Amino acid sequence: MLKIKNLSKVYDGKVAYKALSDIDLTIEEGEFVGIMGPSGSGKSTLLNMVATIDQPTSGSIIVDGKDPLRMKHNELALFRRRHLGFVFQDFNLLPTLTVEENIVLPLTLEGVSVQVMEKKVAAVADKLGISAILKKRIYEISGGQAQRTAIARAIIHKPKMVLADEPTGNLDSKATKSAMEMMERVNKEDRTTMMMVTHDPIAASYTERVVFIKDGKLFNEIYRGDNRQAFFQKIIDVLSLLGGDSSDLSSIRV
Ligand SMILES: Nc1ncnc2c1ncn2[C@@H]1O[C@H](COP(=O)(O)OP(=O)(O)OP(=O)(O)O)[C@@H](O)[C@H]1O
Repeated sequence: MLKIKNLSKVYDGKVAYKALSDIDLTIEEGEFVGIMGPSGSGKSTLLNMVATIDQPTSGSIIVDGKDPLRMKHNELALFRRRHLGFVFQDFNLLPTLTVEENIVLPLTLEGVSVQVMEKKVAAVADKLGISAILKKRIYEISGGQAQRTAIARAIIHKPKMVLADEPTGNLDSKATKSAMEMMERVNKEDRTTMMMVTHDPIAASYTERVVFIKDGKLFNEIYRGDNRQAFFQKIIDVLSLLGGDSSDLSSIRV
């Protein structure tokens, strides 16, 4: 689903800064992969390039057999809208619209009929346990409900891949668990490929594989296997091996 080869990113400026160097990463269709690493290690830079929001300095990114770097502006916008779904730390929902109106936004851009939209909203809301709050406005719901709404919006058009940047960063541990269970469910039931940047080892323990980045380079990767608790422990072990500043471990909630 995703093939990254020899990817490097240099930010120009008074002093050029190499944020990523020679990254090779393949994510299979239906896989759920977490990206972790100390602050400033290049996680968001990597995600932004896969999201086609930013461009690499060298190397290639192939998403679902297509090369977004070769696309023209309009084609790229369409590609992003149809094939990718996004979940952000701050939810990026429109506060004065209802939950339902927020969820259907990607479909209104595609000109889908109201009937079809209603069916799709009902199905996705049921999956994410937010059917009862569809008519509420965003300012009337909790952070956990907001993130589940954002996940619903990210998947309503059945994207090939969901990209999540620190999706549990603003959630307490109960809401984190619930949001991650939903992400896991979408990944398993719809076989949606997922790539999630996170600092939170609890959130990361819901993925199938965690790739660690340090100083813009791949550092290590570990697989979950059957036991989430043991995976969580392994994640903590690699994080402490990785170092970084203490704030990187301060988000750990056991
Ligand atoms: N637009 C930019 N211009 C210049 N340097 C940048 C830019 N964006 C990021 N950087 C630098 O590139 C490095 C990697 O940044 P990035 O945001 O990818 O790290 P990160 O691992 O996501 O960090 P965090 O966990 O703190 O979000 C950092 O040193 C950062 O200062």
